[in-house]
Amino acid sequence: MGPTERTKVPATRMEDTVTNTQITLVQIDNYGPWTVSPEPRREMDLQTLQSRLFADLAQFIGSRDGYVFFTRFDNMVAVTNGMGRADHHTLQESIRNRYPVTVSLGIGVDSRPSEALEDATERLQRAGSAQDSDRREVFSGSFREPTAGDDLQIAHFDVNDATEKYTDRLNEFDSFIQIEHGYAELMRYMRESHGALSFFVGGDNIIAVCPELNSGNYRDAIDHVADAVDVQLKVGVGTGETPHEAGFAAKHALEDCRYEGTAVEFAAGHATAGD
Ligand SMILES: Nc1nc2c(ncn2[C@@H]2O[C@H](COP(=O)(O)OP(=O)(O)OP(=O)(O)O)[C@@H](O)[C@H]2O)c(=O)[nH]1
Repeated sequence: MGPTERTKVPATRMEDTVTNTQITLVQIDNYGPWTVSPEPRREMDLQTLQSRLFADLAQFIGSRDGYVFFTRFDNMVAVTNGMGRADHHTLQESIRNRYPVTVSLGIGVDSRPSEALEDATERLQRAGSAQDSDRREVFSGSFREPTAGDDLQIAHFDVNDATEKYTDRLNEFDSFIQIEHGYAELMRYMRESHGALSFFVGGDNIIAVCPELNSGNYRDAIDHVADAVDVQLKVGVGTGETPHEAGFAAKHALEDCRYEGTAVEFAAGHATAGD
C-alpha cells in the first residue's frame, strides 16, 4: 500500500498496536527580551515573524511527514516520529541562517505523549531559562529508532454542524467563544485522563496526539465535552508510523463518521500484519 492509503479497521484491532510518540519542543531563544530590544517592537511585526516561523516549521516538518502545532508561538510542539538527529540539526541551522532569532530543540519519546513532552521540556529547562541570554540553540534528545516499527495514534476532532450552529448564525467572536469552550474542555480532559496532547488547528478542528485509546475512551471524551459545555464533537482516529500517515487516516475516519452518522471511527494509515 502507498504511504497515504488506509484501511478501515474495527476498534478492537487498533488496541493491538504499540504506540510511541516522539515529541520535539521548539523554543525561541531569549525571545521575550528580544521583543523589547532596544525598545518594544511593533506588534504586527512580531506576529509576522511568529506566523512565518510557524509556516516554515510546518513546511520543513510536514515535508518529512511530521506535524507541528503553534501552541503559544514562542514555544511550539512538534510530533516528529520518522525525523532523526540530522533532520533536527538541519532545522536548527536553517532557522539560524534565516531569522533574527534562534531556536532550542528538546526531543523526547514515550508511549504517553505528555511524558514525551515532559522529557523534551526537561532537557531545555536543565540547560537554563528560556530567557537566559547565553542559553542558545540547546540540542538535546532521545530519538525513536526508525526501525522500531511502532505506531502513533492521532485523533481528529470536529464540532458537529459548526457552520449551521455558529458560523451562519453568530458573529465571528461569539462563534469563536463556542469553539474555544469545546477546545478548552477537550484539551484538559484528554491531558488529565490520558496524557494526550490536543491542539486547535483552525475552524472547528482539534487534533490530538494520543496514547493507545479505544472507542470507549473517545466516546467518554465526547460525552464529557457535551455535558460540560454543550459542544457536540465527532472524532476520526488514525494510526500510522508517521504523524502524516496517522493524521491522514484520522481524516478519512472522520469522513466515515460524516457518512455513517457515527461519533467515533478508526482507520489505519498503513498495512498491518494480516492485511
Ligand atoms: N485544519 C483543518 N480545518 C478544517 C478541516 N476541515 C474543515 N476545517 C475547518 O472547519 C470549518 C468547518 O468545516 P466543517 O467541519 O466541514 O463544517 P461543519 O459545519 O462543522 O460540518 P460537519 O463537520 O460535517 O458537521 C471549515 O471552515 C474549516 O475552517 C481540516 O481537515 N483541517
